Amino acid sequence: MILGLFTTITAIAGSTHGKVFQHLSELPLDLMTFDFIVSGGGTGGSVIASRLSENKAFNVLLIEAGPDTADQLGLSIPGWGLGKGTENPSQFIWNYESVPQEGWNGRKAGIPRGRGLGGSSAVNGMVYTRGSKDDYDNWARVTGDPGWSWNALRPYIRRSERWTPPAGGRNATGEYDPAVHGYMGRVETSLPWDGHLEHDIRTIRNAEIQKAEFPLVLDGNAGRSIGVTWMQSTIGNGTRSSAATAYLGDPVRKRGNLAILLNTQVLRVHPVVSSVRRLDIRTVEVISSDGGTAVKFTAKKELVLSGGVIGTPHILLNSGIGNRTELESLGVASILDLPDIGKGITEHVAANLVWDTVPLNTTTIDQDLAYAMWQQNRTGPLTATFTHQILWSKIPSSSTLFKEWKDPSTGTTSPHLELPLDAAQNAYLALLTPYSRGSLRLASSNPLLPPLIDLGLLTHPFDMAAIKEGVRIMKRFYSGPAWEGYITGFRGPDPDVLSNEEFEKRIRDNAITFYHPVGGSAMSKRGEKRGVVDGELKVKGVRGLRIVDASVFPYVLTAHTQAPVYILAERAADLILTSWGG
Ligand SMILES: Cc1cc2nc3c(=O)[nH]c(=O)nc-3n(C[C@H](O)[C@H](O)[C@H](O)COP(=O)(O)OP(=O)(O)OC[C@H]3O[C@@H](n4cnc5c(N)ncnc54)[C@H](O)[C@@H]3O)c2cc1C
Repeated sequence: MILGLFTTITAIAGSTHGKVFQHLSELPLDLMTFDFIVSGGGTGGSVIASRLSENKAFNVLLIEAGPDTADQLGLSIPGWGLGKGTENPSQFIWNYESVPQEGWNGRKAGIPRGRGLGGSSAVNGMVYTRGSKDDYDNWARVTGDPGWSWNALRPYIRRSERWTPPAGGRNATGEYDPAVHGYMGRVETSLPWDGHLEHDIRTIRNAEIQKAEFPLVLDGNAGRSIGVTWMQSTIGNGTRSSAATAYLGDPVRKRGNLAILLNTQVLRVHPVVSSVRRLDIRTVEVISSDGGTAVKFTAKKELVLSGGVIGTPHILLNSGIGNRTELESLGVASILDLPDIGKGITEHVAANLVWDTVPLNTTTIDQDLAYAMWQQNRTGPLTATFTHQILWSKIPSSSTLFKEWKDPSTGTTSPHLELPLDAAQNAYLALLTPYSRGSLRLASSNPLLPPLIDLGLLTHPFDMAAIKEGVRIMKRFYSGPAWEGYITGFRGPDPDVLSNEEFEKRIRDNAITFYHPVGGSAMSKRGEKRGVVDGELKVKGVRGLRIVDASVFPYVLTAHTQAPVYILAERAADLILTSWGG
């Protein structure tokens, strides 16, 4: 691979837009001009490329490191996921790993990210949760831009969503609020295909008995989820709805003003003219994912980075944008000192809790029959993922915890904890509001080597204390008459039985993450030194460069993170179009 050799393209108009190019060599380099270049065809990048190319006046190039995902049966069938029915599954995943985590007794955390059109939305667990009103209202405070508040974002929430009936068309009245959904948007969402199972029925009964603490909430996506909610997924007609299928379907791919370049990795970004006082960064340096010569493309108007929480900070650091001292110590020439790049990464950490139950009547799914059902009418067990209900819980403000630490929650509508209610025998309690922060830095000056990622999991004492409090809350949930004849005991780890030391060891030895890392290019107020992008998602101190992906989140929301990326990207597309009179 010859990284030193470039072909520089300041492209001119041509007739070859409107194609999906499988390889860099297929792109007719001398025939193309792009107003916008989007780097990373994942959740955020697919939205941006799709929305910008709705305007026929703009030519758009979308560059994605991985392959197409639309034709992969395994990725389409919710019950299969990555594996069965997927060609060479590893090609669809960046299999990152953290450095040894001090708060996990030295264990490393797996950090998978989607690689391919649709990015993580094409490989994720399809849970559809938007987060709380306060999560977004706080974005507005952090950026000084009221356009990021929940109320201002409502049109973008609706624009991103297309609510559909559950697979098979069962009546789901009472399990969601029709008033809070979008019906004309892009990403299909729905409730599970089958009706209420025993655990669901007991939860509903429990909600009557323990109404004050664990009420049944009609719709967890109405801005306040605290209580038990029905699980909504990015599934339509029994099939995964990803950013690729929702935003880059056939009619979009046929647009004459959109080119999609697959299997091509962005290495760095570069200033267009190095001598101007304010950096004008609109050039990307790319290489085919199978090697070869590096090539540069320059956007006429803007370059949008959508490489995700790892990809985007990694590209910026490789480009010499980041902490100057750290970069120069690795031999990377600094072009802009932006110390917060790669800093402040947050992730949902989850503790494994085990309850004993009576032997449950579980029927083994006949996989051939299930596949036949899916093929015939897109219904049956393969249309579903893993749970029907989620418990969202708030640690009471009277808790002694908040005498020692300021409550990190964004407000009264934000829960602190989440317990997906699929299997009490092997449950995972997630802390949604961690104080711990991680970071990402370069391992070397070679842009093809993965960065060093430290998620900082369980390094802040609040997080362990909050999990301890959370376990007590969950013990209360699974107690009382609704669970008689079902739950027979709590196997722990139980903070009321174990010593502090034993409890913490059990948590640190067995914790997992929910695959929701965010941050590393956080948004903040324009003019504020802290942060990486302003409220318009423009990189500070630079012209021509924006970031649209989960790396701009200033903290992890009280939600699984794909819906927030869709919401962010829908507004970002509007901001970009407005800047250019589109
Ligand atoms: C296994 C898994 C399960 C998850 N489950 C859920 C869930 O059930 N519900 C939920 O809400 N969220 C879930 N998430 C999280 C959610 O999917 C992500 O937070 C969200 O999709 C991230 O969107 P993004 O645009 O920031 O990044 P991504 O969607 O990851 O997109 C980044 C894209 O950029 C590309 N890219 C990166 N670097 C480069 C480069 N140098 N050159 C070119 N292209 C590059 C990548 O290949 C990728 O396509 C899950 C994530 C994973 C990985």
